[in-house]
Amino acid sequence: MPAKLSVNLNAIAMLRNRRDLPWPSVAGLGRIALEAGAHGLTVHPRPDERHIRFSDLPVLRALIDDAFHQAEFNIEGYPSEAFLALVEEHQPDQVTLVPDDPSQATSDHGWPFRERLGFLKPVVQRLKRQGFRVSLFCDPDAPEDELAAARETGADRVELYTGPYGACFDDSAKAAIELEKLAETARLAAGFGLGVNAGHDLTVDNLPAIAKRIPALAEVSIGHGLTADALEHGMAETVRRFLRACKG
Ligand SMILES: CC(=O)[C@@H](O)[C@H](O)COP(=O)(O)O
Ligand SMILES: NCC(=O)COP(=O)(O)O
Repeated sequence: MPAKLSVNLNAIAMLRNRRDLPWPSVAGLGRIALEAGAHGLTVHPRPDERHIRFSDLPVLRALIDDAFHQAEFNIEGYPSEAFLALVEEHQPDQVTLVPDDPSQATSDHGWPFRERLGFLKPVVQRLKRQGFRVSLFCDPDAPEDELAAARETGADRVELYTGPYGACFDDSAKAAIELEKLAETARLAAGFGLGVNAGHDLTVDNLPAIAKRIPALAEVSIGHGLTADALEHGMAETVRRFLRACKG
């Protein structure tokens, strides 16, 4: 089965936040994406609300609950107490824990699982007790013992950080090397019984190769590249383009 497509709405929110006006509408674009066949919506609310605002979360949860029951809501972020409270209030289907410092411009690395096991394990257990699927952001070249530690947290999945792969958009030889790292990490993760998601700087051009090389990929979450594509093609057509790309 092709990887599911979760549309990350952070970049739409960033455009909206340029003015004190409600457009482009985050929920409106989310609705168009779901109507066009996207399998879910992703948000990464940061503590300064520079992209997604906390007030977007109930609206997006209601959109899925009211009209798109099969779709999933994925909330990503650093598991501070404030983030965990947001998650518990807005009941996503999946929580993706990311080791971002609040001052980071965007996510740029996965968890050091072994080093942070003592921190992650109780957080994962707290989330799992409430029925959320938990995914952990993972370096593209995480070695076996790191994935063993990811498994020890009790998480269901890892999300492979595909930034270095995405950065090779103009160098196919380097992209092939990055893709092999991702494929090996996915293989190790699967060996520990972890599901595998992927995200960061994926595009309609680089998605087919990763979908083909890692057929077990469960989900991709895509925001920046997908939003850029939607400016050209419109959100509905962009979602159809990315769904085709997910087939490899
Ligand atoms: C974990 C990850 O890679 C995404 O959540 C990414 O960080 C998107 O967030 P921004 O759109 O805020 O960069
Ligand atoms: N989890 C990755 C994500 O949601 C989207 O990241 P990007 O496509 O905006 O780089």
